[in-house]
Amino acid sequence: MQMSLFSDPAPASQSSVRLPLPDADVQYYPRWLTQAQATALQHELETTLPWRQDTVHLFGKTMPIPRLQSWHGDPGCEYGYSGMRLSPSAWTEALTTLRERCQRTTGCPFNSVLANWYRDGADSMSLHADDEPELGPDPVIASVSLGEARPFIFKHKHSKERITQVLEHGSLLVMGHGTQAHYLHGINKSRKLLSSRINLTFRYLR
Ligand SMILES: O=C(O)CCC(=O)C(=O)O
Ligand SMILES: [Fe+2]
Repeated sequence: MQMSLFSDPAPASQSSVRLPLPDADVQYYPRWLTQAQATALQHELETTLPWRQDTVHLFGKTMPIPRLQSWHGDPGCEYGYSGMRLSPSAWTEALTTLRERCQRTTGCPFNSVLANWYRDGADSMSLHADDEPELGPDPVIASVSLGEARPFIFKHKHSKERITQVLEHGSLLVMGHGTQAHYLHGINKSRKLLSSRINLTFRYLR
């Protein structure tokens, strides 16, 4: 992995486009990693992270969430949802390298990352905003995508307008100021036969 991350002859591109989202600053870097770097990282993360099948409690039933997850961060960065508190696993070398690159691109610090593994088209994430109080009032979240390109949906909380951006292999999406306050976001299921996708959202927890 380190070979491909640091000695890939084809340079990655730091150019970005601003998505046409009223009330939010969202930047998309389509070739933030080279294809070789992204492929090597995807394999490395699939085979080395301590993936968990977490559950949610809905309507009195315990249900598996439709994807695998792994939570990493500095000591004390607890992750909570649905009444659960998860202590962070340690940073791996690959996650540390990516964290540094995200910090360089955005100019923002990150002390934790949620890894999601969408195994196929049946895996998904329902519309939500990352607006937990520990993220602060207006967080910047850096989202790295590896593997199968999936449509990422933004839905404006008031106008209900939807905008979709396909998140490609090796891309970075920076959800900046206004995004969590004004939009929900998520990944729909697909009936198509899709291969594996990994997404990493780097966050700063207070
Ligand atoms: O998989 C994605 O692109 C989004 C993940 C996400 O929204 C999250 O982890 O909060
Ligand atoms: Fe999210």
